[in-house]
Amino acid sequence: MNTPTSIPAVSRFRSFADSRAMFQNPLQILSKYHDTLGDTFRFYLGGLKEAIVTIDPAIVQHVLKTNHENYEKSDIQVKRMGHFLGKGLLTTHGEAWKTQRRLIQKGFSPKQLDALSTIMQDSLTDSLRIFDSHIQKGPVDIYPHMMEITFSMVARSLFGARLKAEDISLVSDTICTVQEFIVKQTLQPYLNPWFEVSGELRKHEEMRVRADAVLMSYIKKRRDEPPSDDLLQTLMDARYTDGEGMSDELILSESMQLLVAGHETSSNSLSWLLYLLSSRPDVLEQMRQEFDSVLGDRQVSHGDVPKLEYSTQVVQESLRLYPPFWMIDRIAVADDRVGDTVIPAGSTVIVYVYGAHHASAHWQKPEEFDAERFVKGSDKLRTPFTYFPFGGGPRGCIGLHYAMLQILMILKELLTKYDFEVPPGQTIEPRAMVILRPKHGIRMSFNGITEPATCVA
Ligand code: HEM
Repeated sequence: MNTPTSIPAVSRFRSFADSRAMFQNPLQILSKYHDTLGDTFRFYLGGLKEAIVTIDPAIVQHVLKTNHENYEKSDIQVKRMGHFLGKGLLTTHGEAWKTQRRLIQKGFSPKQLDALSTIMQDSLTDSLRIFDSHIQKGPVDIYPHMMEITFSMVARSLFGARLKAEDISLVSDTICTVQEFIVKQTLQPYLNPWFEVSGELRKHEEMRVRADAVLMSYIKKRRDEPPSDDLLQTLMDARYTDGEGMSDELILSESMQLLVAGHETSSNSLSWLLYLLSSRPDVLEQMRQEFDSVLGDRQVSHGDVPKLEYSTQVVQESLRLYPPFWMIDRIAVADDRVGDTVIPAGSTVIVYVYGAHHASAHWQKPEEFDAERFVKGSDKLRTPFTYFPFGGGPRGCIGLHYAMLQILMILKELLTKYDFEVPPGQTIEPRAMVILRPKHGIRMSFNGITEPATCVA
């Protein structure tokens, strides 16, 4: 074994001096540190808590995959989210997580995704009716619209086609408000005692209780109804090795966690995709041709995804430029070593996804949009763990195939129904919170595509 090298560090003073800028724009600060210190460096979060940041593919692979058992999810996911979301895939470790993951994975099998395609498409048709009425009035910020479309889709995939629109709104509003509160609790921990005495914490807990009650009523009702094709059924039918099923409470918290994980990621991807496409008529045209030749008037179903090769490349390239999870954080349980890099127990390790996706060592002209990077077979030529929008290793995204189906399904409808453009005079830039969002939204105008008139002889 080589002698360990120390990881280059940003001083505590510099980290503290940069902490405000880091809160405003972590991508800019982390990329600046990367340019001067290299692929792996240490800095102090808020000038206080030491963290190791890395885009080194060997270390990323080690942390997320090879020795993943030594790296647990961070406090924000386990403690803060666990407080509101209970126990589930996002908030557990070890054997409990492994068992749940095995059971829930069945809900994302190819057969199940085929069955879900119909529910997803019906939900999309309903959402597009609302979207259409908004875009008639002029340019819209696409971000909240993509949120509405993806949230309804995931909610109906979970609870079935009969989930009422007003219940979807209540649960969606609750999740958004609670998520914002969790971010506040995490970024301004000194305010937590105030949140308790001022009643802020209780207000959010009560919202959650109301949303729980709504979803629980669907779970209880389903116990007396015939089986369905949705994810709720998968959760209800799942059996542990002793033959027991999940309790209603566990089904509820797993459903909530799938809703949280499954809507904001896809809605962000779609917002960035539409933005990128608005300045690339050539790419747009090629996608439209592919949708037309593969599907004609048909809608996208799971079996079509492998045939939509070019459109998939476009989605992959957009996820490279704007990965919704711009970083993945972990805590090292025991002392560890990767090559000659030593990672002491208790270290926070930040896998800097955005940095890896924009590294000039791995991507030519990394800031340019170029879907050809993902041409079929290119993954074999790439160094592993230089591209990982869905994470990697056993805790990688369980909803990857669902997400690709969802995004392509929505794109097909939007691209074949509308022409769209970004009116000038906007500043469009990412804001890295938990998810990489458009900081000021993205206003776009949509015009219905009129079918070419057919000549009736
Ligand atoms: C473009 C869309 C999506 C992206 C980019 C994405 C990305 C990710 C990433 C990077 C992780 C790993 C996080 C970590 O290691 O800490 C993850 C985990 C997860 N994702 Fe996704 N995701 C997407 C869509 C979805 C959808 C649609 C669902 C469900 C319907 C979903 C459910 C989950 C769950 C439950 C986990 C936790 C898995 C576990 O810990 O075992 N995701 N996702």
